[in-house]
Amino acid sequence: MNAMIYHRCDPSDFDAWERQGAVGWGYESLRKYFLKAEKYIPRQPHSADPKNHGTNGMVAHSHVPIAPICETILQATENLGIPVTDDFNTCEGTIGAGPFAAAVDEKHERSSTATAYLTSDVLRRPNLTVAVTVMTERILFAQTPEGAPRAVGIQVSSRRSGPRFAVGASKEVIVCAGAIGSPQLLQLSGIGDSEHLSKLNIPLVREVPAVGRNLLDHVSAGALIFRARAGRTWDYLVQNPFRAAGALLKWLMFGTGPMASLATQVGIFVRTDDERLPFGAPLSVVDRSSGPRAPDLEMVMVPFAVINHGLGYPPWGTYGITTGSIVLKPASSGTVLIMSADPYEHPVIDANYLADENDVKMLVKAVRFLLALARTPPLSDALEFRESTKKGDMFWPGDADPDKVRMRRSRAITKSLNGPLPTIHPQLTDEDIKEFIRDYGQSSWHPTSSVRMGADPKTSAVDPQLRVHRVKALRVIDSSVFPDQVSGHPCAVVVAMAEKAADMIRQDHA
Ligand SMILES: Cc1cc2nc3c(=O)[nH]c(=O)nc-3n(C[C@H](O)[C@H](O)[C@H](O)COP(=O)(O)OP(=O)(O)OC[C@H]3O[C@@H](n4cnc5c(N)ncnc54)[C@H](O)[C@@H]3O)c2cc1C
Repeated sequence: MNAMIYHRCDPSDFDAWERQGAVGWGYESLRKYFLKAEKYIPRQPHSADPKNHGTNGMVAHSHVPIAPICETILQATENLGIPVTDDFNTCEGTIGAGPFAAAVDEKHERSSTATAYLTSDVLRRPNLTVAVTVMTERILFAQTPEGAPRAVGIQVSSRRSGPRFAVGASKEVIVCAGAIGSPQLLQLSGIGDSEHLSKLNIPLVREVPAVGRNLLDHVSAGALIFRARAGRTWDYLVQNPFRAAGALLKWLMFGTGPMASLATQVGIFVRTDDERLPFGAPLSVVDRSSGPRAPDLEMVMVPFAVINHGLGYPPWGTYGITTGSIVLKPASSGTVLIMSADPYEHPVIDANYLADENDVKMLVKAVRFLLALARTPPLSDALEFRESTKKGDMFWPGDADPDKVRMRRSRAITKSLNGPLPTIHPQLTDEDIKEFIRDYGQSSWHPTSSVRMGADPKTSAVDPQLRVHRVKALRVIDSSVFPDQVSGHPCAVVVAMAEKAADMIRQDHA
């Protein structure tokens, strides 16, 4: 359930975390853990300089082949003045355009945290039990002589009406249930906002109001699809079962071809205050980036048409590329709140997308940038634009030329040529784009910060040692503790954090 993009995000993200109270989590400190976790495998034609990467770690990643249309996209971005790079994962930061590195191993298969860390050797260790399809229902507490709650274990089950088991913890309990599951589990265990928990009759263990608050997700304008000329894209992987089977066979036998690649192949990281770039008429936005050299907007490129998150199919014989845009530092934040004391009931996830107008304006800029990029050679030569495309069509607003104006004749003018002059309307207004964003906007599936780290218990849930404030022997280590969103894709960051946390735990129990 992951697009396999391996991204360390921008170095200044972590320095910004440190400024927000996450002492010890700046880039210099995290960098060594990125390097420790990485096993970079150089592969041509795109390749990073191995000296910027770890090569002996657990998480394999590599550059994979990209579709020819994606190479064309990179040439167009270069023509717009955006630097092209083969490596987003250096100390220099991520501004620029380039192919994404993929979490792919030597066998050309996905390298996930499970395949990387839970190797057969590790699974054989006598001090490790991996329990799958098991639900952790709540954390169990005892009281210290000073009256503080201390985590002493967990209660688990494998179905709602099944037996419950208690698992004891001799040292501490470490929660890694993600940005949705961790706040849910803490609330079920009595850690959260006292008013909210009392409504659900959950006994309060410790008041930590930031649990379940500050949820941040990367909001996207939605898939913007451009029609492509025949033979330029990888739509055949979806449309032609014989060629798709051939591609699969090629990957199974040689580890090469389209199936060895990513779906989202190219990223473009920019700053919206870069006046050289075609963001359309000036719309003022607040600079929420992590620093003056960090991006605030990301655009991603897929070499085929993606309808309805890949659940739908474009009409036979239609070809396209799919583009997406991501507000890297959203101003809107939301909540993950349980609505029941039953662990099998889902919490309500409300990311509050687009609540802040700044996020909407950022996405309007992103859509205008993508429309301009599509009309930049040599990409424009590979695409096809039709003026007749209407709202609601899969190629709208991709077909709407942002620079053209349309003459709209009123009925009166048609009847009498002596009528008033026709009014001139821009073909695509900001309001049109906002309507598209509100209709098709979507998550980029990067929820974070719902148990955020910080120094102040009023605004954060865990301290910089990742311990829940004023609770003993309870740590949270996952994307929920990010003090703020990252300017990119979070997986590699979660792994580097876990490596650093492992050192902290080892030190605490030495
Ligand atoms: C479709 C999709 C594509 C993505 N693509 C990318 C990408 O290309 N690159 C990238 O960097 N990031 C990507 N992400 C985001 C990335 O996967 C997440 O940010 C990352 O997995 C977060 O790690 P985590 O450890 O915080 O949580 P998770 O990986 O979500 O792990 C939490 C685990 O806890 C389990 N759990 C939760 N509650 C309980 C409970 N009560 N009891 C027992 N188990 C529980 C969950 O089932 C889950 O297995 C993508 C996400 C999605 C959904």
